[in-house]
Amino acid sequence: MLPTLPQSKAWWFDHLFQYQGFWIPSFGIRGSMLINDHFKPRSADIIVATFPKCGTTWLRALVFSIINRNSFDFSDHPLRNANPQELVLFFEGYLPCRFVYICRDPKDVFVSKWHFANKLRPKELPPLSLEEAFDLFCKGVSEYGPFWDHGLGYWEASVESPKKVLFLKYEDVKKEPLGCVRKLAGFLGVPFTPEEENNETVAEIVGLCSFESLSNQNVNKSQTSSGERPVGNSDFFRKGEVGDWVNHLSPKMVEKLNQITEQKLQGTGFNFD
Ligand SMILES: Nc1ncnc2c1ncn2[C@@H]1O[C@H](COP(=O)(O)OS(=O)(=O)O)[C@@H](OP(=O)(O)O)[C@H]1O
Repeated sequence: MLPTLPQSKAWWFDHLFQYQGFWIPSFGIRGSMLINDHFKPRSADIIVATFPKCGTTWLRALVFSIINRNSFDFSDHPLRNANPQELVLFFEGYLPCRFVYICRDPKDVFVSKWHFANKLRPKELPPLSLEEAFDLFCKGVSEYGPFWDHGLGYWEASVESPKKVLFLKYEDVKKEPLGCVRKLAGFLGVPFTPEEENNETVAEIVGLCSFESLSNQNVNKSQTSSGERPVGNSDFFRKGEVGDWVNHLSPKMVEKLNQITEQKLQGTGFNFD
């Protein structure tokens, strides 16, 4: 089927193919087909779904530590010995189970994705320039893009089915981590008990999953990858800040991205204000 699909240059894989409206690497298309044909979700399943660079690693760590909070000691926790990417599986698509989704200001997503792409690109390829990447991102052409359509799909699903889809924003989790972790636990069906509130379990989870804590675990300082991808655990931790785009984007780029975002999300109730 691949030769019949529109193709484009990828940021970090060989090619991207336009499949059901999104730009996806070939293994992602195979995965999506396998899920559609064979994956039988149970109603208790939780699926962590994100657009790349919106906070996947963070959300995986939070979901894992909330769900398993009675199984491990915070001082000797699996998150101290494994990258969060290895602890929770995730899938793309809409299935009859619960989803947690995290979105992020596209300006920060773009900057984060551009840095990541240049880490992952095969050595024989020239680095992807900021300008070229920007042009592609604005056209929606980047791994799993367009960014806006991806977010909008989950946003609409969360409005339609709030018990099935929880829509979080990276900026909100940064600003109010305790409130967001309580909301996440409630959505997952495991709200914090008064006793846990007294014991400051919420703060323990927020602390354990923070950028500072995770990026300083030895396992996450390593460059070696454990999976098929040529990516080191440390590559999932760059700055972990809101607004790093000011250091990379020109005023013109900012204006253009803001304009696209406004246009695409107009009237949907989904915004980054
Ligand atoms: N714990 C925690 N808290 C806050 N921020 C964090 C955390 N872990 C990772 N990060 C930052 O998230 C960005 C990577 O996004 P993803 O984890 O979605 O990447 S990936 O799609 O799974 O490859 C990337 O953002 P940038 O620093 O802006 O590049 C990471 O630094």
